[in-house]
Amino acid sequence: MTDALFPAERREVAPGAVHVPGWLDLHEQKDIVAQFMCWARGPVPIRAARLPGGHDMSVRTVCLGWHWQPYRYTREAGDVNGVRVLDFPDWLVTLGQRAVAAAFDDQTSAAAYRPDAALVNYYGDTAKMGMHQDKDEKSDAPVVSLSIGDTAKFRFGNTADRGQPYTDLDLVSGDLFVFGGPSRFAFHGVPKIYPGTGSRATGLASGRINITMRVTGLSE
Ligand SMILES: O=C(O)CCC(=O)C(=O)O
Ligand SMILES: [Fe+2]
Repeated sequence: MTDALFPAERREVAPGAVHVPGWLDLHEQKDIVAQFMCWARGPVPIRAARLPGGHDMSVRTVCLGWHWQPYRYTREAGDVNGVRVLDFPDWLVTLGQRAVAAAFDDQTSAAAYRPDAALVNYYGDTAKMGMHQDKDEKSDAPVVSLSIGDTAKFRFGNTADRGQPYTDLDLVSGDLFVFGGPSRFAFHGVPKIYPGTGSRATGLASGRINITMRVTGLSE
């Protein structure tokens, strides 16, 4: 049970990788869903990124701050419409700092955290994401992940390869997951979404939103 009297338990899944269930309240989730609807429209509309092999990802992504395409960051979305992506909003920097503070119980690293890129992913019922590392950033600052909508099966592994050891956990609407330190470059993925498990009270009728905030370490 997660409410003010019974705050969510943090769980360290691997060194530097922390799951905080129920971290976003319903009001925050609703705000993010409303923002997502705007971001998805543009100026760079949400799209499935094309992998170098020619396949499109099953997840659709819209970016803030820097545009990501496999496997680099640019300010303009050359693979979509050539337009510059939206700025990374100040409120999301603040939320990222609060997330780092909540995950690591460390106000100093939280205050120093300055995410400048967000990948905002939308998963339909059958979307998934294969095991990968987030390694296009030139910084080892933590990645902050927020989930809203349908529950996802999330697989968090090791830094050596896609295989064992890994931990499977459910990311439920409102959950926070932060990975930094020795787990910053760990392989992870989303093998499955559980359709229909999200509450419509968030404003999301179906599917799942996941936001990952990153520090690119890039300058203009
Ligand atoms: O959807 C998730 O929980 C993870 C997303 C992810 O790993 C990514 O965008 O790089
Ligand atoms: Fe990732």
